[in-house]
Amino acid sequence: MSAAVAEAVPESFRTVRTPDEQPRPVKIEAKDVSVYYGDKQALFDVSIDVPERAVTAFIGPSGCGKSTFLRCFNRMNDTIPGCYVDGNLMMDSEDLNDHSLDVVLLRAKVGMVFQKPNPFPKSIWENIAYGPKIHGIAKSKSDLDDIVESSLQKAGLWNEVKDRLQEPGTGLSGGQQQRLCIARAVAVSPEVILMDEPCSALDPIATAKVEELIDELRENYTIVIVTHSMQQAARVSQRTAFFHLGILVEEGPTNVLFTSPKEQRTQDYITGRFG
Ligand SMILES: Nc1ncnc2c1ncn2[C@@H]1O[C@H](COP(=O)(O)OP(=O)(O)OP(=O)(O)O)[C@@H](O)[C@H]1O
Repeated sequence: MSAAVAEAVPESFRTVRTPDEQPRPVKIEAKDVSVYYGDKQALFDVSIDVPERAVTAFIGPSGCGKSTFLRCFNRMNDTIPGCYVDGNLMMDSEDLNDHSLDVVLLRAKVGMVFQKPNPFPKSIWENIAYGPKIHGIAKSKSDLDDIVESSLQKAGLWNEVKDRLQEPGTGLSGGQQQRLCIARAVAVSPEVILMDEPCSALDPIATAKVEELIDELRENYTIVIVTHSMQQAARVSQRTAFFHLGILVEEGPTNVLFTSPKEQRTQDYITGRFG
């Protein structure tokens, strides 16, 4: 940011940043992103570099704008009437806010896993094969079989479901359904996976499995996770961003943010003084 621009940003909107000791390549660069729902501004000049092949956690109290910001990365805010996104979002050299961008393709590249597992009301096999079919990634049954198997393997679900691929996805346990949804996102070869509180509907054992999976997936994917759980952010992420009232207050390596935050608001939040 140039000095002139830095001066133009009100003190209260400035983000305190701690770089990684070993800088990581950047996958998504957000610059001065503001989001409005009609007249109401939900995010104020948010700038952040999301590192490639690492997990970035967004934390902060309810209503601070974490999910709103996450949805900017795959243009899901386009689906909300009256929602307007301003600012710059680049993924590699692609402008994510470009109106001519094919959002269907974008959402294959930037997959999303939601709070509540939402398998299609179809078989386990169809849940995974559907995306590769519509995106033309595979056409023959045997290519699709391969993708179904490898995606379920990557999601750590293959052994549990390989003998029941034709059964409905909705018949699996909550934790299995969430891993099915992760396998479905992985099946279309995404580069980024967005996760919006992916464990909030799961029990502790299913949560631990999904967290293990996130840790494995980061070798090949850029992951951004919104979580209410600071313990989860500390366990799964390499960088953490703390939001408050629509402002990105502080971001840095997860261990630094949780052990020696530089901002009083971050300190107050992580020590449970508000939230
Ligand atoms: N569809 C919408 N229409 C109008 N306002 C919205 C909409 N979605 C979110 N908001 C508002 O934008 C602000 C940020 O909401 P957002 O859901 O992004 O926060 P959050 O940090 O993800 O919250 P939570 O942790 O509770 O999910 C809030 O004030 C919220 O009321």
